[in-house]
Amino acid sequence: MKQFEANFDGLVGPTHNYAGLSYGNVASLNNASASSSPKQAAKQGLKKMKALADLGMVQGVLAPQERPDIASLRRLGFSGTDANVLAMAAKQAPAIFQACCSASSMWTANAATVSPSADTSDGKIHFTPANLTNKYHRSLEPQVTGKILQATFANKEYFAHHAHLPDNEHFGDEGAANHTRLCSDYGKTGLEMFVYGRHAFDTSKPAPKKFPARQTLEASQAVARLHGLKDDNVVYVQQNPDLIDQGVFHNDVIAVGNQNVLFYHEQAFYQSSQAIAEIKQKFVGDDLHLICVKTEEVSVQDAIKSYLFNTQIITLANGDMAIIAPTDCKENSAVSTYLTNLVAQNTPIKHVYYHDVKESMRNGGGPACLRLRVAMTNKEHAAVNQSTLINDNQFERLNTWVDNHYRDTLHVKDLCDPQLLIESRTALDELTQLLSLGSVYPFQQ
Ligand SMILES: NCCC[C@H](NC(=O)CCC(=O)O)C(=O)O
Repeated sequence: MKQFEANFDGLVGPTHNYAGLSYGNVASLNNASASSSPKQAAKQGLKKMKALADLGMVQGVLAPQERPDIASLRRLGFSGTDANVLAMAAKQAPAIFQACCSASSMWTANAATVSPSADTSDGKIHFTPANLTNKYHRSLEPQVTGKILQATFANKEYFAHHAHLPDNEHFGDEGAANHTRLCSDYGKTGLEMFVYGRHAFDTSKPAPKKFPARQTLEASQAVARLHGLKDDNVVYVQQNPDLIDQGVFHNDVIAVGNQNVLFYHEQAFYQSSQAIAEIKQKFVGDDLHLICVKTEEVSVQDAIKSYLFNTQIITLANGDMAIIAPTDCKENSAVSTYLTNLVAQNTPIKHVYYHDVKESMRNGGGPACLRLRVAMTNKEHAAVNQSTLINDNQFERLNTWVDNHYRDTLHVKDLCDPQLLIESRTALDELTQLLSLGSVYPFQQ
């Protein structure tokens, strides 16, 4: 049976802004308080989705979350009318207030970890929403993410949904951004590679010194257990702690894989040669391509600035692979030279397509952060909520929806405008109808 990989991109929400919320994520900190364009951000994202659909890929969309998050603010004691809650929180606790306004659910690589049916013990596709405990603004996502995933992948015959892991730093889980699946074919059992930043229950093990390690080994192991993965088909690799301290806050900032290709920086992993040996040993197939980028070719700083590894590697219908890269890679001379040379080498990667996702990049989110991968069969594809799949019509509808509801510019000081809350809820209410999601938001309960 034909198997392929679908990408589900996060639709950027109407409150997209730069609040400098992610300590350890250099772009987020550097752009704190810059003004943003929610409309452009959403359109850049939709354009990338449409381009992948036009390449013949199955492309889906995941709805954004309700922000400002009034329910979370009320939980913290802000009260009165919704307008009062906004005004009181913005005045008394501006940092907490800004966290409750983030459109960070757009980065759906952090929405969940997904294991395809070829790997799981019950033959279903498994989803575990990421708890994102390390950052308060992101820890507000998993409940609604779970609802959106269940409304998108509703058919219980094919899809299994787990609760997110305990909301505690010991089980800090950042989802697919730290998870890569290597396989010779999407339909064959793959090797699921979990990359973690630290051991939560063993402090004698190495860990970063400056910036936080968001993902723990114990969280990765729990997800593998929940999904019914076999030990032989799983590898746990520690991220190089020095790189976390340089700003590599997720593994997908320094490595990316697709099918039989692992594309990574030589400094990406702690005890790299051991990790690579285990990957080679456990990979099922004999055609593994390990593309290791040396520091003298691309420095870690250039990789972080350009997001060379936060690219999507996709398999086209003719079997060639293509890299979907941010335009920032073209603008960096070392990286663009590297990519031009790469497609001329003897690897499956034959094309590079550049996309402008700068609104997201300024918060540290590249093309790969914006998508959640779901490898599936034709039957599973048919069982997906079809309104969430991008075709010409759905693209047009969503683009018009953005035009109708999104602001051209937004500044952090605009976030307490009660009108923005009304605009955002009106937009999301309409979106749940466009995407046939039912009631997934607190304001709809
Ligand atoms: N996978 C990419 C995630 C980027 C995300 N940035 C943010 O949340 C920044 C938001 C802000 O600073 O306004 C993060 O760090 O988790």
